[in-house]
Amino acid sequence: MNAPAPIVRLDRVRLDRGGRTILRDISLEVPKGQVVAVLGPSGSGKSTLLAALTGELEPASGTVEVFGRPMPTRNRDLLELRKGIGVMLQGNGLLTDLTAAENVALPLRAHTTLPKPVIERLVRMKLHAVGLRAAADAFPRELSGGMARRVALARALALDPPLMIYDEPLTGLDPIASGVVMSLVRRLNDTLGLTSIVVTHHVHETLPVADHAIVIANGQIVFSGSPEALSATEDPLVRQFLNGEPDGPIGFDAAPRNAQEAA
Ligand SMILES: Nc1ncnc2c1ncn2[C@@H]1O[C@H](COP(=O)(O)OP(=O)(O)OP(=O)(O)O)[C@@H](O)[C@H]1O
Repeated sequence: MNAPAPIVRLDRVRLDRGGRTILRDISLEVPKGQVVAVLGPSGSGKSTLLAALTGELEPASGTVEVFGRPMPTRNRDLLELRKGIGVMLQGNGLLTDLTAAENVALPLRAHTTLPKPVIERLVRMKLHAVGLRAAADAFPRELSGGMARRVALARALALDPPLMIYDEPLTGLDPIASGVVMSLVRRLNDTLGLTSIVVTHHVHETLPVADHAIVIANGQIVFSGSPEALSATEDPLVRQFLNGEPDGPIGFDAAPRNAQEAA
């Protein structure tokens, strides 16, 4: 029997922005059910990679497949595909004049014609899934940073997307809230049968819940393997990133320049 197609597949992808090569030779397969951590220093191109996964950025070369199909080029097909991808962006992006429940309802109102009582029930279910049913009527300013992040998570889940993408889900959270959010990411992935990609530079909080990790530096993938293999690696470039050292083989602000030179 053939193995099922991976949920995400990138084959020798090159990504350019503003006329510069940001990432090159990116090959990656994400099987259904996995939580994959995409790690790398600031400015290494993690958000650029995400833009390629949502079809926002077209590769300069190579192919991107999501849900076993090549990334569509027609706008309407692209919008359809994006309904299957729940994205939680850096920060919460919650609308401050709406309650938690109203924020979660937004995608359901925008993308479905479901009647109001059904939407209200779905919203309650999503808030329950992130442990915040009691906070439905609270405004974002009344929530802690971690709670607000969980509301954003419930909103990203609103349309039951099979693929979840998290862009720096832990920014600004303390260690306890970070732990809560990351274990929620794992639990939702498993209980709802999702596949998750977590882009972050928070290595130590993310690795414990990941099945697979890749590290991006100097414009390419410099590590791909299990979290255990990542922790054990002696590759000086990867170790520099893991240990947060400013000096070493990763030119922290020179990554795109190097990438272009090497392209
Ligand atoms: N729209 C754009 N046009 C030109 N260059 C861009 C654009 N967006 C990002 N870049 C450049 O691409 C490089 C990678 O940026 P990207 O935001 O993908 O990195 P990142 O790893 O997500 O960083 P961070 O962790 O700080 O968010 C940077 O040098 C950035 O200046």
